[in-house]
Amino acid sequence: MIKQYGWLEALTKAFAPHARAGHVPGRVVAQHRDGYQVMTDEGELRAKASGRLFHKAREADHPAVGDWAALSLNLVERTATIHAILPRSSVFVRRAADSIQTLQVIAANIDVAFVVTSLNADLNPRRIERYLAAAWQSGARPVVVLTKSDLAEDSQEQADAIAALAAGCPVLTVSARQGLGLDALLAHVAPGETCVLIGSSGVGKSTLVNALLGEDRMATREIREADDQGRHTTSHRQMVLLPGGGLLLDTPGIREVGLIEAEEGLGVVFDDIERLIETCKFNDCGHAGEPGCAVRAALDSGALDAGRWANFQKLGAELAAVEAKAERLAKDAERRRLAGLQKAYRASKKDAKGGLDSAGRRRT
Ligand SMILES: Nc1nc2c(ncn2[C@@H]2O[C@H](COP(=O)(O)OP(=O)(O)OP(=O)(O)O)[C@@H](O)[C@H]2O)c(=O)[nH]1
Ligand SMILES: [Zn+2]
Repeated sequence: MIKQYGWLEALTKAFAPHARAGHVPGRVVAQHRDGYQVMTDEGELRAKASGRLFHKAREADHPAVGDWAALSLNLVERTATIHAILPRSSVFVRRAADSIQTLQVIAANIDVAFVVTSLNADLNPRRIERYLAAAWQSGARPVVVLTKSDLAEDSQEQADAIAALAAGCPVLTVSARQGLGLDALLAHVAPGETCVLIGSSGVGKSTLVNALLGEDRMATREIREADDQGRHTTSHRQMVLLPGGGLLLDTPGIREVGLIEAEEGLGVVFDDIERLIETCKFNDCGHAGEPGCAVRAALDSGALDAGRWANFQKLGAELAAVEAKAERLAKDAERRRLAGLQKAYRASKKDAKGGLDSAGRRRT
């Protein structure tokens, strides 16, 4: 059961101490106000975080949808207690409403983030970049999805333009209405991998999910709305199996995940590395052979996995590139705005010469 939900052999090692404590693994598949749903080899159970986990952990270490958890089960009541969370491969975070310093995890262990936007009128490169940065920052692989290709005159041309700013990530075009491009999209999610769809309201995410699942999820959507009033809290599927063996996570808040300040998301995923870097001898250590480099030492001793370090560097570089580009675009837009203002000013002066009296009042 848990294999189907993405359990990897690699997790077995991280789980070993929990297994010794008599706990079993499970994946958090839904979160609601008063607890969680976890998928285990015994099926789906209601779960709560242990008091210890809840009180000792930082907000960002509380269980989130997508997390792998160490559980104790009560099969008579079909409930579970979450004692610990395994290290995450990726996280989507948002700032808590009541504090700019507290980061909440809205989804964990996401492999692929589909950045969804529609090919009709308001194709907005800035918005795509914002979502792309959020995706890179999470640690997931971003894939841009341009929906409603049936409405576009030349979807390939638009896809090429987007590819130019999408920092080397794949750009797909789909039409949920015509059923085009769906298999190509599913091919990006390997069996056992988990994906999310992020993008603004109305770009066609629900319709795409329906098309991918070959069923109508309107019903679940009504339940989701009811969720906000605290009803039907267990019926909504926040994690669903896709044809082809992948998983789709669709939890409240994930769809319109915004860009929070640079690198904070990476900092949550790569907490261990960030802490290591703080112990390098030099503050501006480039970790390229400087004396007293804690990263080098950890790589040499095997305490830091080389692949994990490479991934951290790659994500940091991608994020920096997306941010630099967004900044450049913002500057361009500001320059154009100023040029426009100047033009309007010159025009108004010209107009004023003929249109105002000597006291500057408009002649009537
Ligand atoms: N022509 C065309 N219209 C589509 C397609 N996919 C979705 N739409 C329409 O776009 C509108 C918005 O679609 P939704 O799936 O509700 O958009 P959403 O992104 O899920 O929006 P939220 O639920 O608010 O996040 C609906 O009227 C859909 O019928 C498509 O492939 N082609
Ligand atoms: Zn260093």
